[in-house]
Amino acid sequence: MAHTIRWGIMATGWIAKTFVRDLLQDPKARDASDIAHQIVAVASSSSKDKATQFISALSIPDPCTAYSNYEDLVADPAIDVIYVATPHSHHFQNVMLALNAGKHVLCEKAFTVNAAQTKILCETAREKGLFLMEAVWTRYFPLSVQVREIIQSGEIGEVLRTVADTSFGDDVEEKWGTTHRMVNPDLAGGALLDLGIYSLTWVFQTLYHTLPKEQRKPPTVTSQMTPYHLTGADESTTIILNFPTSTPTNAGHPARSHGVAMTNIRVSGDPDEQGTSGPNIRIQGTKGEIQVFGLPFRPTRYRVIPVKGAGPVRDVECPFPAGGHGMFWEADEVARCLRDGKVESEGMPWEESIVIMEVMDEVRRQGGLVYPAKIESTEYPLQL
Ligand SMILES: NC(=O)C1=CN([C@@H]2O[C@H](COP(=O)(O)OP(=O)(O)OC[C@H]3O[C@@H](n4cnc5c(N)ncnc54)[C@H](OP(=O)(O)O)[C@@H]3O)[C@@H](O)[C@H]2O)C=CC1
Ligand SMILES: O=C1OC[C@@H](O)[C@H](O)[C@H]1O
Repeated sequence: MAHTIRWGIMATGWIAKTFVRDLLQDPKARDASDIAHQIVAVASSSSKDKATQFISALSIPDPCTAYSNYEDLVADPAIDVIYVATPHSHHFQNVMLALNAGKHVLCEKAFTVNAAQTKILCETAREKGLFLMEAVWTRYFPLSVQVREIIQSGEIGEVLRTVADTSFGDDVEEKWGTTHRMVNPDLAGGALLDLGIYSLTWVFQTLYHTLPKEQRKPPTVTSQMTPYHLTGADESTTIILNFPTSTPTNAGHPARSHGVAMTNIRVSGDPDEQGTSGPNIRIQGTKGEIQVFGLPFRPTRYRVIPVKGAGPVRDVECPFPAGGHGMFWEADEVARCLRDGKVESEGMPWEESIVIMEVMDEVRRQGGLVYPAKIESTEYPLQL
């Protein structure tokens, strides 16, 4: 018998639509028969009409209630878990609202504006015994799971460097202007929090998450940032992360692994969108390398290259079942965690979300990117 969870959707923007389309897919298309999803309510902070239109445009089956505000949504007793799909600036206030109403939460990336806010959310969820997860969907792709398993099997030896690039070649002024959440500091916009987090995801899931828990140590950080001239949010950020590891590679010399996390919204990591420029992610070990192709948030294939003489190159395609976007895998994880009474997911633990937020805080400190005090605040409730 499938364990069914009942979702409430907070906001009606682009990603909310994409997530709901995936939730509505038959889990059997991805060989999942132990869990199921129902969408029982949608709220728009703009108007009830917007929520009603969202429900009808996406053909969400009855019963699904439309709300004109987020307060009514979180008070609905029919909901198990709230999916927060608002801009970064609003995550802290919105997640606190849901947790205080006794609801489990899946919150879009970047989790919050800063690490202090993330820590409070995790502490609140812990105190209330509620599930909370940052929606870093890519971590739940079969491709990511396989890459982590290959690393943990030792096939490419000790991984000492990961390079990841999440970059769009946009005409920034033309495409994003000054008010879009991508570049708007009032909404905690900028390449780092929106896209750089995926480069950091690849660095962390290959150099940190794959280690035994007691060996996971926060990295030191060196970075550069280029502000977008019209808003001051970053349009380009490059980070070097230096992870201490406890395994000596040469007698007497402690190994260090390096991550290079890049993001840019003006130059592309894949200009012809054919992969001609090579992989966006390279995971380099002492016995070989894994290359990951496609945009780092939604990669489509990987290649394992053993060192010379150690075996053949292996190419693995990772298709998306039934044309889905790929967000159902993280939703399935939420369902399984709720079924099993867990408050956090092993794939994206609170501790790791906090360390990644701390890295982004430090990068912003080095780059001089400060957001408005209101959205950096840890005060709750606060009208934004
Ligand atoms: N996992 C992924 O692949 C992706 C994740 N994201 C993440 O999802 C979140 C939302 O992004 P996206 O859907 O693209 O953004 P949109 O601008 O398309 O939607 C955001 C929604 O948030 C609500 N909202 C509440 N307050 C505000 C406000 N002050 N200004 C603007 N919107 C507000 C609005 O819904 P309403 O009026 O109905 O309340 C709005 O439609 C971000 O955290 C982003 O990083 C985004 C794209 C892809
Ligand atoms: O999370 C994301 O992934 C897809 C991108 O298009 C989007 O800007 C970003 O928010």
